[in-house]
Amino acid sequence: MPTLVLIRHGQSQWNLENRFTGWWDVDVTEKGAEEARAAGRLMRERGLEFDRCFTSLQTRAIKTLHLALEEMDRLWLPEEKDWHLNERHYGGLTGLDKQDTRDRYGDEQVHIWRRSFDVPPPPMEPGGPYDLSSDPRYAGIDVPQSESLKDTIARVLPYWESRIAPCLKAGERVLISAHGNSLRALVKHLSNIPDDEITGLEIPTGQPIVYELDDTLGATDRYYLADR
Ligand SMILES: O=C(O)[C@@H](CO)OP(=O)(O)O
Repeated sequence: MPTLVLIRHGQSQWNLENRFTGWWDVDVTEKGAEEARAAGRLMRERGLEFDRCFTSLQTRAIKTLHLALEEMDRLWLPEEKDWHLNERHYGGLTGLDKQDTRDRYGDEQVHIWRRSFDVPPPPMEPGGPYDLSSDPRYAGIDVPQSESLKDTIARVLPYWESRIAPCLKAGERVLISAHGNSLRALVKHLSNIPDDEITGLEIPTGQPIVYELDDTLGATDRYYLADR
C-alpha cells in the first residue's frame, strides 16, 4: 500500500506577524523550526520511512523538510523542489498586515480574498517590492500576478499527476513538505472534497498528515499522525 505524508511548513515569520505571504520567501521562526523537528521525531518514533521527498522552492517548506529529516537521520533521501508546490500567490496583498487589510476593506472582502474558491486577490503590480519575476529561482517561469485556490489547484494537480503519483504507484513512500493552499489542493483531490468545503479546511503548521491510499491512489484514510 503506498505511503504518503503531507506536512505544512512550521510557523513562518509572517505567520507570526500576521502578514499575507504567498510566494514571498520568509523563513521559519524558532517556534516553526521546533515544530518541524518535533514532526521529524514523531515520524521517527512511529517508524515511518520514506523513499522520496517533494517540496516547493520556498525556504519555509524546504527548511521544514530538512529539519524533520535531520531528526529522522534521513537527510540523504532524494528530494525534488518545484515551484508547482509553492504557496498560492497572494498578488497585491503580499506583505500587507491581515488585520490592517480587514480594517481597510472590511471582513467580508478579506474573507473572500482569503477563502473563496475562485476569486483571486488583486494582482501584484510589476516592479513592486515583492515582485519575484526576476528572482533567479523562477527563471523561465511565468510568475503569477495573483492566484485563487482554483488557480493553485490548476498548477498543483498536473505536477502531482506527472511527478508524484508515478512514484507512489511504483511503490515509493513519499513525504511532501508544502504550504496551506498547495496542500489544500492535494487534500481536495485525494479526499474528493467539494469546492465550497475545501476553503474551510485549515491545515495546521508542522503536523504530519498521513494518507492511506489504495493501489489506484484512492484515499482509504487520512489522519494527523499525532492523533493515532
Ligand atoms: O499568507 C499566506 O500565504 C497564507 C498562509 O499563511 O495565508 P492564508 O491563511 O490567508 O491562506
